[in-house]
Parts: sequence; C-alpha cells; structure tokens
Amino acid sequence: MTDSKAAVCVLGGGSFGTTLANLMACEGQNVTLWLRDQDVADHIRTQHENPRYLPGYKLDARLQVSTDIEATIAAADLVFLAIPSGAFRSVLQEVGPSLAGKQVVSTTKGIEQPGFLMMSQIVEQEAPQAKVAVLSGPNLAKEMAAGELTATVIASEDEALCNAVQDVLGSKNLRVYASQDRYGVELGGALKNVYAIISGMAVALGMGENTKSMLITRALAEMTRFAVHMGANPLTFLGLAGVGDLIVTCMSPQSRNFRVGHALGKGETLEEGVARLGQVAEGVNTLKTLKQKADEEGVYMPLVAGLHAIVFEQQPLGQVIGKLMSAEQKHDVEFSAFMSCTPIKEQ
Ligand SMILES: NC(=O)C1=CN([C@@H]2O[C@H](COP(=O)(O)OP(=O)(O)OC[C@H]3O[C@@H](n4cnc5c(N)ncnc54)[C@H](OP(=O)(O)O)[C@@H]3O)[C@@H](O)[C@H]2O)C=CC1
Ligand SMILES: O=C(CO)COP(=O)(O)O
Repeated sequence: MTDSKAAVCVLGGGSFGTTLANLMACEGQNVTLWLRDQDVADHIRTQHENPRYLPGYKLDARLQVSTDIEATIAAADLVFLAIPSGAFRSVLQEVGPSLAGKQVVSTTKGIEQPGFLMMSQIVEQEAPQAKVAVLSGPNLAKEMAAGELTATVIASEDEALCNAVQDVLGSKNLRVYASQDRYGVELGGALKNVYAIISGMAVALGMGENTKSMLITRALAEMTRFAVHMGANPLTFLGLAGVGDLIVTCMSPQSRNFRVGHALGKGETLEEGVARLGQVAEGVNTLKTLKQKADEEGVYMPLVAGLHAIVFEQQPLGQVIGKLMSAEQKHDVEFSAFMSCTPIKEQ
C-alpha cells in the first residue's frame, strides 16, 4: 500500500479537473488544482466554487488552488492531467522535465494528429522519465461532483501506480478498477465520443428506442474492431472504459459530445453547436482523425464514415442513413473472431 497522504495535483481547471481534484480533497487527500485563469483560481479559493465550469457545485474548502504550474508539480508525487487534447502537448512541452520521476495519469479523451497518438504516448515523449497511466470510464463530471455513484479504470503497466491511484481516488462513491491495457482503455475513451455525437443526433431526430440500442451496440462492435486492429485487448471493450463509457456518453444529455450531435440533428451547424457548448467536445476532432486512420488501415467503420460524410462532406442525412441501412449484413457478435486474433501488439 502507498501512503494515502501522497501529495497530488491536477493540471487543468475545467469541469473534469475540478471534479477530480475536489473528490480527492473531500477524502482528505493533500491535493492542489492548477489552472491558468487567476480570476477562477481566486474564486475557487474564496468562494469554493468554479464559476466557469461547475457553477452551483460547492467545492471542499480543503482543495488547494494554484496558477503556478512548476511549483504545483514540484510539490506533488502524483500528477493528474485534465487538459483538452488540443492543448495537451504544449502544456507537456512546458513542464516535461519537471515530471521526471513523477507518477502521471492522463484523463484526457482525445487523439493527437498527426501520428494518431494517445495522450499517454505524448507524456512518454515529452516526459520520458515519468511513470504513466490513464484513467477512463463512465465519468460525467457533474454527476461525480454531485456525489453520484460510479466507477472508473486506472490503466498502466506499472502496478504500483495503479495501486497509488486506487488509494487516493477510490471512495464510497467511486470504485477504481485496474487494467494493464493502457492503450485499449485510452482508445475506448477517445472513440466513444464519436458515437455520442451520432446518438445525440438520433435523439434530436426523434428516432426510436430500438434504433438507439442498435446504434450503441453496433458502435461497440465498430470501435472494438478498430481497437483490436490497432493492438488493444477486445475484452477491455466489455469493461467500464469500453461499453461502460459508451453507454453513458451515448445516453446522457450531460455529455458535451451528445449535445453537439443533438444540435446537428436540430439543424444547427457544427460551428454553432460547438460555440454554444462553450466546453470541449473531443469527438469532433477525433472523428476526423479516426476516419483518416480507418481509411489508411482499411478498417470497416460505417458509422464513423457516415457521420464524417454528414459533418464534413455535406452529404444529406437521409442519404447516409439509407446507405447505412442497405450495407451488407454481416455478423452480429465479432468477439469470438477477436479472441482468436494475434496477441496485443507492442504500442
Ligand atoms: N467533463 C467530463 O465529464 C469529462 C472529461 N474528460 C476529459 O477531460 C479532458 C478535459 O475536459 P474538461 O475538463 O471536461 O474540459 P472543459 O472544457 O470543462 O475545460 C477545459 C479546461 O482546460 C483548460 N485549458 C485549455 N487549454 C489550456 C492550456 N493551453 N493550458 C492550460 N489549461 C488549458 C481550460 O482553461 P481556460 O478556461 O483557461 O481556457 C479549462 O480549464 C477532455 O479530454 C475530456 O474528454 C474525461 C472524463 C469526463
Ligand atoms: O467522457 C465523459 C464521460 O465519461 C464525458 O463526455 P463528454 O466529454 O461528452 O461530456
């Protein structure tokens, strides 16, 4: 067991970073939240609320806040990263050397292009002396901030790091399960955002419950097919970071990706939907990145291709749906085929 009072920091003061840091503060952990906005930091320190990203949620008075990233990292043993993928590398480039020897956990659900890199792979590049893990699961920030029960997955080849995260983050409201499939867990968190956009669109169009169930189930088959091709363990997609996160993000209007899809379904442009959200919806960039990679790798992903055609190729919705419904009818469950495929690739 690790020291439960290990110093922890969370980099990124958006909805998820604030929520994670607050959950740990509520458990009496020594935790500091770093964010770049001085006004928001002052508000959290004095009013115990993040007015920009979690208005109306009372934060624990023991939560420490800083705008000094170097001092925050220097004082921490365990560093959580909750920076959107578009800014992830630039922040890592700034602080990479300071992360040497630290335990670093990425919570960011996006993919960097070019290179099709997961965020933990960026950590490996920019902070090669750090120990790396990823955290992912059905974790809508606002529900967690409200104390709703859920679970998440900490994935790393480093068992001590998984144990450390279970110690500091696990609580009566949050179960933290371990996995060794870092790549699969991270890929699951990024891919499901694309299908949440499709689900939001289906809801806006008034589609039936059967339709939504079909979409989620075929989404799971499609994302697993891609992930296995890329070297992930198919069983990971039966867990919290796979089907668990897919279900919540495809079903909840709290999901920002779902909301972007809903706006599209109501006839708004992508730009309008994203602007009204005012928060990050990682699925938009992931859609572009994933479509390109699936084409390069020759992986069959009709839902991804269909959404891409609607959003970026101006194809009429009705035409795309017609094409999807008249595609070749293949196998339902592909997991048996996945199980007999070659072992997980070195990533
Ligand atoms: N919210 C959720 O329910 C969950 C989110 N995640 C993932 O966590 C990641 C972060 O998302 P989330 O917190 O929700 O995003 P939000 O949109 O709520 O907040 C984004 C945060 O990132 C900060 N930021 C943006 N660019 C930079 C930068 N260059 N340097 C420092 N800080 C920066 C913003 O600061 P500023 O306000 O100053 O611009 C803001 O604090 C995403 O990848 C998301 O997929 C994972 C699980 C759940
Ligand atoms: O990843 C999430 C829930 O697990 C949050 O999803 P959104 O980014 O779509 O809000």
